[in-house]
Amino acid sequence: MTADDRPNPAPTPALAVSGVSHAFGSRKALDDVTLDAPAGAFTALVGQNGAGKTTLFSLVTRLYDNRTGSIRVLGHDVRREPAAALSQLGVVFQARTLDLELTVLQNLQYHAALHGVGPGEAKRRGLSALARVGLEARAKDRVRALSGGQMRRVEIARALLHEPSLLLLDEPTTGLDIGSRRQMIDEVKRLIAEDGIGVLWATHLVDEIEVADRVVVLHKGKVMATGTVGELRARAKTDDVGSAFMRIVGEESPLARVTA
Ligand SMILES: Nc1ncnc2c1ncn2[C@@H]1O[C@H](COP(=O)(O)OP(=O)(O)OP(=O)(O)O)[C@@H](O)[C@H]1O
Repeated sequence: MTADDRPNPAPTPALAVSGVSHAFGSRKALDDVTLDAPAGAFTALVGQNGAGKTTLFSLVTRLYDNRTGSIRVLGHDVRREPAAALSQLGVVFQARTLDLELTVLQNLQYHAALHGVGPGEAKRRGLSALARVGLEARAKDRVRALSGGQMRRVEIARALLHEPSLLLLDEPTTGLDIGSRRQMIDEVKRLIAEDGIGVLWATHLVDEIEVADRVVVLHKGKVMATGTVGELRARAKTDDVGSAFMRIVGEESPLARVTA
């Protein structure tokens, strides 16, 4: 067999989680979770409140130590090679963490400085990241003057400063109106198309998912299904996305829909 005849090896996923469990005292928040987020693609991590989404993100980012299983970012095990793994990771947490009194660019420069980037390079990277989320014109404005959606986009720009290969977003549209939600999803999908970044988007809102999206359904700490929305609808034998998730997790109440 020549090198050309060999089948292509499977590409390294942006995120690979295998056999991970986590408990808070006697409460099991994650139970033998295995999932992945392919490089250069959008994956939605869908689950009701308390499903374990934030706990999973806390393990990937090393806020908690994973004592079981393995978590790899671009092939780097977060326990054994934390620096290599975390350097490939950008995160937007559920809670907003911008300094409202600083300007947009100052927030980004401050963050870059914490990562050891010098002032000139921090400014260059900050402006470039703002351009990627369409906010370069707001660089000198105080964050306080921005809308909720714009603040979220600044947080995405901040997460992109070190050019990660995997972006984790934990319920990033919380508190945004429907228009801003849609705009943010489109923005992130554009980043995937342009930069080839892998995205794991945690949400409890079925309306944020499109038919072609790849989803992982998490429920009470367990992965219940993985596939495209179309596949999950076929499996649940219903065209209604909310009903499909309800059947897959075996619950009466469907996942929330956007009402704002
Ligand atoms: N620090 C903690 N101490 C004790 N229990 C916790 C802690 N953090 C989470 N839990 C519990 O772990 C389970 C999973 O919570 P987690 O926050 O990961 O879910 P989630 O899917 O992110 O939900 P939400 O969308 O409400 O944030 C829940 O039962 C929650 O009460």
